[in-house]
Amino acid sequence: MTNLSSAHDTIRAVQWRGDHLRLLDQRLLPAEEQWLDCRDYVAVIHAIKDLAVRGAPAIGIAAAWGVVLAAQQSAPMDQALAELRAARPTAVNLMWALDRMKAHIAAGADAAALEREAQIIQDEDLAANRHMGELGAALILPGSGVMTHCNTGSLATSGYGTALGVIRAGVAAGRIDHVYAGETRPWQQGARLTMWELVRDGIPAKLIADSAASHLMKSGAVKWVIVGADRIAANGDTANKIGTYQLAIAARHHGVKFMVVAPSSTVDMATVSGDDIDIELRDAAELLSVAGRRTVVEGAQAWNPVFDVTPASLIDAIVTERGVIEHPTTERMKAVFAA
Ligand SMILES: CSC[C@H]1O[C@H](OP(=O)(O)O)[C@H](O)[C@@H]1O
Repeated sequence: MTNLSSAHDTIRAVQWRGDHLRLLDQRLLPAEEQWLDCRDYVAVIHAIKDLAVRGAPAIGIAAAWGVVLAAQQSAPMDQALAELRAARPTAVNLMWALDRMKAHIAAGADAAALEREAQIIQDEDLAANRHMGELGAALILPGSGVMTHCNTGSLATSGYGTALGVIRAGVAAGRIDHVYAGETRPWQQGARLTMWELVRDGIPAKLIADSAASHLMKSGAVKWVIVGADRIAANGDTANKIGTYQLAIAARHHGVKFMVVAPSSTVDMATVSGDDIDIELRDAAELLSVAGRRTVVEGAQAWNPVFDVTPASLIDAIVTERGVIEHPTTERMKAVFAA
């Protein structure tokens, strides 16, 4: 029996405390639930860079609070905005949130006004997740099995989640009866974070190896692959956690539908296609070890892109809080997100 009632029952990983930002340190989950207190904007930058806080919406929200800390402490604002913006390159939510805060600064907002704006950004994200949950769940036929990739839940957002929000809503509505979560090498967001969220909610779920995904789809056990996004280009091409693209290829081959769930803060109409999205390359050490223990021979090298781009042609639906874009094209994206 699930024990999920509403977004208020899910985790709040990003908590503003008036003069500091409290973050649930996602590097330590599920073994430890430790909180990180960021007392200036530089600490927020480190938390984003080091994935103490991660997930496209969550890093945008954290950066917005970083701007509030900079304003409260009279830090040089142009420098703070530029350094926060450079923390990670792929998730456009970071730039979106900072541009929104910058516009308020240009309009003369003081620290108190910026604090109110950051709170609005965080509250809007939660409302969007709840609405997207309903819109996405409505696409899923009762009795369906689904699979998801990475972590797109409360840990990656203001609460409830994007793709995981659709899964929460689908389970609550009796439309989803089983969830498979991909472990999501190398950082294991699926194994460490999504399974933690699903078990806490009492949602029946099984972890699978990333390499088991095509075999699972071939079995007929899943009707949808449901994922999040870090940046959706104007033609619907979608950047998401590495491994998403091959899930989309396998899903199309096996007749499994592919759903992307993301708030409008993830849509970047200024980027024409996925070819123009900057894919973050992270330290090879993240691939050469597991849980901090090296697993590869000394001297070995690695290539560690942490996102990839799924072409719009492989996506059956993009679910946003402004509506569902089926079989996304530039024309259909513009109908919802006129530039
Ligand atoms: C709703 S989170 C969106 C997105 O962010 C994650 O990336 P990371 O864990 O590296 O911040 C992953 O790509 C999720 O799908």
